Amino acid sequence: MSYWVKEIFYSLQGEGAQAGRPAVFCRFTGCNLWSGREEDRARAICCFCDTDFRGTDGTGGGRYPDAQSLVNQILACWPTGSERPYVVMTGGEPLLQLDTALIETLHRNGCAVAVETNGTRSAPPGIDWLCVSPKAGAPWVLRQGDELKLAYPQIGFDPSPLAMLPFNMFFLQPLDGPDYTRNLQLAIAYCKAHPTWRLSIQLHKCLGIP
Ligand SMILES: C[S@@+](CC[C@H](N)C(=O)[O-])C[C@H]1O[C@@H](n2cnc3c(N)ncnc32)[C@H](O)[C@@H]1O
Ligand SMILES: Nc1nc2[nH]cc(C(=O)O)c2c(=O)[nH]1
Ligand code: SF4
Ligand SMILES: [Mg+2]
Repeated sequence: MSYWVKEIFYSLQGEGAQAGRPAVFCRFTGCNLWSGREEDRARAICCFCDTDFRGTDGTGGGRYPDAQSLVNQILACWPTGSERPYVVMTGGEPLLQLDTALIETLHRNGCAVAVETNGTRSAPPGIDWLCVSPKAGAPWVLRQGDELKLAYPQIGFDPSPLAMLPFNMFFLQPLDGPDYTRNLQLAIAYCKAHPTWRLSIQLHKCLGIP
């Protein structure tokens, strides 16, 4: 099976419980909740996306014919002779493409595998860190994992019942966009009133790194 990749880059995880951790990001092309075209945004199921995931034109992007060729490119981004490579699979929606062969190849090459997903598709076994970020109006299949990270606020998506689900950590991530200042204040207030929830600020945006 081949893999379509927008870009591969080395940065710090900016979000959630692993914020600050060096990671190689593999951003897959395509998503099932938005085409990625601005003219489709208003009628997309997920209409607040902050990411360009169309095509294969980013650094390290392309069509990789097999798992080993993609893993080689990922490994080339990690500093040699150091800590176990920490690889974040994102997109777009990574679970449209991430399969057992790719996870096994990453593990065989010594990597730990983290996934950022919208939770609409089931996940192959073996993921080391699963972050689920459900979207209002989309089917929600993956209801357990390491962290639940809700972009907040979303109309019709009250966080309180979600805190009963079997996740280890719960984050609200203020929706970036024209109302960011207000959304940040709402998220701070919600976390203070419901301490199960922690604030996830998108550290990479504050730092000006990818
Ligand atoms: C670009 S998505 C890619 C992974 C997957 N499709 C998903 O939605 O989880 C990565 C993370 O960014 C979050 N996100 C996307 N747009 C955002 C925005 N405008 N403000 C805050 N978080 C956003 C998503 O909720 C998700 O947690
Ligand atoms: N630094 C950094 N951290 C991230 N965590 C999740 C990201 C994503 O786009 O999925 C992301 C990203 O794009 N950059
Ligand atoms: S599900 Fe994720 S990648 Fe897809 S449009 Fe929404 S935030 Fe962007
Ligand atoms: Mg991002």
